[in-house]
Amino acid sequence: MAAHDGSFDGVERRGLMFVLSSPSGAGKTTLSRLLIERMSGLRMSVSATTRPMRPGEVDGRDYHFVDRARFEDMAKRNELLEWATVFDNRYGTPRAPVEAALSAGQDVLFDIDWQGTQQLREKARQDVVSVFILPPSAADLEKRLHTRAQDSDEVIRGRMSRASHEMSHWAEYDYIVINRNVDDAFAEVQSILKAERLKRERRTGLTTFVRELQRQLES
Ligand SMILES: Nc1nc2c(ncn2[C@@H]2O[C@H](COP(=O)(O)OP(=O)(O)O)[C@@H](O)[C@H]2O)c(=O)[nH]1
Ligand SMILES: Nc1ncnc2c1ncn2[C@@H]1O[C@H](COP(=O)(O)OP(=O)(O)O)[C@@H](O)[C@H]1O
Repeated sequence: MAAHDGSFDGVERRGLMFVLSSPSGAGKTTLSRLLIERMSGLRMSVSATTRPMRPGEVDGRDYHFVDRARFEDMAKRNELLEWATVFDNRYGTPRAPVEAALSAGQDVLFDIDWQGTQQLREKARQDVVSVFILPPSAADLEKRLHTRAQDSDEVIRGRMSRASHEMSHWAEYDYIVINRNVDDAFAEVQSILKAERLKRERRTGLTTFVRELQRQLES
């Protein structure tokens, strides 16, 4: 997955897979949108899902909304990089756009759960950077699920009762961000991405760059 990120400092590097996970309502979608808006060289991976569309969601932007038969077909044809069952629905990452983005020098942002993160890690440990977002308190989490006002009370109860189980996977992640305040949490997530882009082992063009510097110094 060699990549050149033209938006950066001109040194070639491999693209990375930047994963945000959290219990439902902790703020992944909010932080993902801000990252896509404000960071260049980053593309969102749009998942396929069998869950019903929420008010305000757009097919192809938020998710590819598909029926169960179509989803099973995609999985069987190996068109999904990973997939999992969450809240009785299937969710999966279409493989082709991720591979195209990485080979075009883009980083890819994923809003996926711990099961999907484990699968990506097994496939490409070196290229996966994972961040787990925690809410500041259970009361805040519940309030956010209600203020989002897109799910029924029953769905919200289901999401709250699964939050503790989802959170039990926090220690599998590279970074933990507590989303008290959106601006601070965004600044933290952005710093992680910026620092990870600078990691020596991703920067495949450094040897050439340093050799050229040395040549200039020695001539
Ligand atoms: N493994 C996997 N999980 C996904 C994928 N897309 C979304 N999810 C996760 O599915 C869960 C439910 O997502 P969603 O129904 O949009 O609810 P939300 O968490 O309230 O935004 C979240 O934990 C998402 O991160 C995917 O492609 N693969
Ligand atoms: N730091 C925050 N403070 C208050 N509300 C927040 C914060 N972060 C997100 N929200 C709100 O909480 C709700 C859930 O956030 P969302 O990003 O949809 O979570 P997720 O994608 O993890 O389910 C949304 O209405 C969002 O505007």
